[in-house]
Amino acid sequence: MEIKIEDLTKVYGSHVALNHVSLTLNEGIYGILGENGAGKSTLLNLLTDNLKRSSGSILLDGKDILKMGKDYRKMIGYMPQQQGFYEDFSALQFLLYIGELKGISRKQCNKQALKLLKMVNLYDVRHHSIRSYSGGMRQRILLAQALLGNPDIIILDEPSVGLDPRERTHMRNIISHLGREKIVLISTHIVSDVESIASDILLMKKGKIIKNDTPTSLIHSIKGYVKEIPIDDLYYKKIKNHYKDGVFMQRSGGLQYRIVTDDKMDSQFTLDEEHINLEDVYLYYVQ
Ligand SMILES: Nc1ncnc2c1ncn2[C@@H]1O[C@H](COP(=O)(O)OP(=O)(O)OP(=O)(O)O)[C@@H](O)[C@H]1O
Repeated sequence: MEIKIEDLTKVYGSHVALNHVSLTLNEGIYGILGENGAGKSTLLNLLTDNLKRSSGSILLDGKDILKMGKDYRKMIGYMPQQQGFYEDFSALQFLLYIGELKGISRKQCNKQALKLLKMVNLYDVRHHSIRSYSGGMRQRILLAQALLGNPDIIILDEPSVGLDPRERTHMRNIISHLGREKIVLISTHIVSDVESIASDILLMKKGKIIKNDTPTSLIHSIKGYVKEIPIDDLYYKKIKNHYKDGVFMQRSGGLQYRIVTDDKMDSQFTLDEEHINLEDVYLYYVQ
């Protein structure tokens, strides 16, 4: 399976939200990282055919998705950023309702819904009304509805927004188990959401994809740029003035100032590649 995006552009009035993006997607989990307004949702909405593009094309296995129409949309499972629920529905009723909209037979849908409710850990509360659900539970139903009908292409827009760390880990574990034979796209501005599960990372900035590579290659690309400088009173002022965007880290040896820079100064504090993470990559390329 291959999605080929060619020269895709979306303009709102005079604002270019997506700027001549070309990209090929195959089976795997893609993490799309970028700041607010980078164009992540715009790209996903164009991929789900929920938004009219300004120019460019999207081909699935060589066929234009606009010409495929319903056949294409049937292959998509989409978890939107906004939650919209009928609060009086139970999780099971909600899934059966979505299944009907997706054109899945009642018997098949019931079977799939129960399986998905187990997968997202909502089986025991499947008859409770959604009104009583926490934010994390609501996100998990949204994920389950995206997976109804066993779609080949799964698009998740900020799946862990508003979740506490425990719920976030839970969501990440579920996503990591999605089939390896699918194309899975996850947009987020939280690096840890995709760090351990994505096979590829797309870094977006101002409507463009500025990097598209495996996490390992991206980490390798900033080798030598990450430093942790021990903080003592004498050094503190100098460091803060010289490096504006560092973060303080509490280590067993005391407080350190972690910076990502190709500045050659303080090279004695450079970290080995195994201590570099995707957060550093994000800071280097995006901010
Ligand atoms: N309907 C719209 N009308 C006008 N401008 C829009 C519209 N939708 C998005 N934009 C603008 O397009 C740009 C990209 O928005 P988009 O929602 O794709 O970004 P994002 O990376 O998903 O951000 P976030 O992480 O905040 O969801 C932003 O500057 C946004 O303000």
